[in-house]
Amino acid sequence: MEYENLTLHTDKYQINMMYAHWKNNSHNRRAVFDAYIRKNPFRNGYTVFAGLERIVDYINNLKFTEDDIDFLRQQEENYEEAFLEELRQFSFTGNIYAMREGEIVFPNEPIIRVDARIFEAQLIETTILNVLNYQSLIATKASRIKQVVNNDTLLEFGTRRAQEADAAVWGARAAYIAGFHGTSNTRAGKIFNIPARGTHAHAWIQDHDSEEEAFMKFAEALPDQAVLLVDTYDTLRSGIPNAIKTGKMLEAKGKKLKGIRLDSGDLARLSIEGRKMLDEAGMEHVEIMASNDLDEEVIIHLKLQGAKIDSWGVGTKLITGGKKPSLGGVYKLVAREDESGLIPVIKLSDDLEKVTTPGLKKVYRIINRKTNKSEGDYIAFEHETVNDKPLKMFDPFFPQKFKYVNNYEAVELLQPIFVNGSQVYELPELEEIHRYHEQQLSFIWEETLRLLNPQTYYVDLSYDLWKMKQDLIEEHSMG
Ligand SMILES: Nc1ncnc2c1ncn2[C@@H]1O[C@H](COP(=O)(O)OP(=O)(O)OP(=O)(O)O)[C@@H](O)[C@H]1O
Ligand SMILES: O=P(O)(O)OC[C@H]1O[C@H](OP(=O)(O)OP(=O)(O)O)[C@H](O)[C@@H]1O
Ligand SMILES: O=C(O)c1cccnc1
Repeated sequence: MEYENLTLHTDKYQINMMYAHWKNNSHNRRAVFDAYIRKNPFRNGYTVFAGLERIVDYINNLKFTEDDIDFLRQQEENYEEAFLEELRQFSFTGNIYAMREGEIVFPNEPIIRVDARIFEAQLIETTILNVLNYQSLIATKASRIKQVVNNDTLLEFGTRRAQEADAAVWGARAAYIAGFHGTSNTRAGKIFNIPARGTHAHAWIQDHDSEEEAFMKFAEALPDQAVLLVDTYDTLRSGIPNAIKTGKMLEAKGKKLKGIRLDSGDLARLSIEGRKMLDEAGMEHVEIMASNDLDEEVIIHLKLQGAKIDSWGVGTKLITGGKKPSLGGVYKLVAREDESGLIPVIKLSDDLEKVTTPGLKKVYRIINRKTNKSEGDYIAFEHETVNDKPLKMFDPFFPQKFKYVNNYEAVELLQPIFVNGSQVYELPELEEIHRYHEQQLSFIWEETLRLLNPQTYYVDLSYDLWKMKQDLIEEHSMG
C-alpha cells in the first residue's frame, strides 16, 4: 500500500508537550509508555489485536515536511525556529515492543511498549491508539461473528457504511485476520491480497424489464460465479423460481449457478423454503447466502431456527463496531528517566482497575504443558526470570486468590519491533497473521472464548511488580 506520511496525525497537545520539553531541555530524556486496553469490547472475554502493520509503517515514515513545519509555525506563534529545526531533524530513534497481530489480548497488559526519547514517544501516542483501537475493535467483532458461523463462508460487505475509506480497507483486513474469507472491497482485496467477492445489487434487476431477464443476462456474463439476489419482488414466488430457471439454462450449457442471496424478510424461513425448492429442482449445489444487518446475535438466532444458510455477508454492524463504536485503549507513561536512571511512575485513580502498572515489563502467556491451555498472562519486570518453577499466580486485586502452576511454558508475548529506531521485525503475510491468530485462540479455554458472560481471564503480576505497585500507591496516596 502507498502509505501516507501521518506525522501530523497527532493531537496538538503532543506537539505542545514536545515544545515545552524542548524549552526545558528535557526532550532527550528516556520515557516508557504502555498501550493497553482497560476493557474488552462487546462484553467479550478477549480482544483480538490488529494494527501493527500500519503502526510499523507509520513509524518508518515519520518525518515533518517543510509544509508541516510551515503549518506549525502559523498555528503556534510560541514555537521558536530552533524548535522547528529540531522537528525538521526528527526521526524515530527509540525501541518498540509489541504483541503480534492476531494475538489474543486482555485488559491491563501492555500490547505495545514504546521506550524512546520523550520527544518521540509523546508524538506517536495518538496514531498508535487511533490504529490499535479501531483495527482491534473490528477484529474482535469479526472474531465473535466467526465463532457463531463455524465453517460457513463469511464475507465482509461493510465499505458503504464504514467510517470512510481508511476504515473500510483496514476493517476488511482486520476481519480477515479473525477468519473472514473475503471482502467486497476490491481495493482492500488488492492491497492486502484478500479474496474479493461479490454478487449484484437490486439495481441490476430494476434496470431490466423482468427479473428473469436480469438473472439470465447476469448469469450468462458470469457463469459458475453468479449469485442471484432473489428478493427484489417476491423471494419465494418470483426470485427463487426465476433463479431455478436460470440455473437450468446454465446447466444446459454445461455451467452452474453458484448461489442465491436473501437480503430481506425472515431469513430463516426463506432459507429453509428456498433450500427445499432448490433441492427439489436438483440444485443441491446452489448455495444460499444471506445479508441484511447481520451480526453474531442475529446469526445465532437464525441458526437456532434451523436456517439453511451457507454464506453470510456482513456489513454495517461489523465495520462500525455495531453497538460499540470504539475501543478505549490507552497509552500511559510507566517509567521516566531522572539523574538516577529509569524510574517507574504511576497514575492513581479511585477506580483500582485504572491505576497504571509502573515499570519496564514483559508479558508471558503461561501455557500449561498438560492441557496446552493458558493458565493466564503473567506480567513481570523485564529483568525477572519467569521459567523457574513453580509459578505462583495471584489476582493482583485480591492477592489471597492464588494458584501454583508447575508444568508450564512461559511464552513471551511482546516482540521487539524497533530497536534504536530500526525495524527489526519482519511483518508477516496476512495469511500467516490469520493462522497465528487461530493458533493463539486454541490456547484459550472455551469459558473465556464464549460470547455470553465469558469467564474473566487472569492477567496477573509478578510478586515484585505487584509489591512495587503497592509501594508507589502508598507513597502517592494522600490518605
Ligand atoms: N428469522 C429471523 N430471526 C431473527 N432475526 C431475523 C430473522 N430474519 C431476519 N432477521 C433480521 O431482522 C432484522 C430486521 O430486518 P428488517 O425487518 O429490517 O428487514 P426487512 O424489512 O425484511 O428488510 P428491508 O428493510 O431490508 O426490506 C435484520 O437484522 C435481519 O437480519
Ligand atoms: O446490511 P449490511 O450488514 O450492512 O450488509 C450490506 C448491505 O448492503 C447492501 O444493501 P444496500 O446498501 O443496498 O441497502 P439496504 O439493503 O439496506 O437497502 C446489501 O444488500 C446488504 O444488505
Ligand atoms: O456483493 C454483494 O452482494 C454486496 C456487496 C456490498 C454490499 N452488499 C452486498
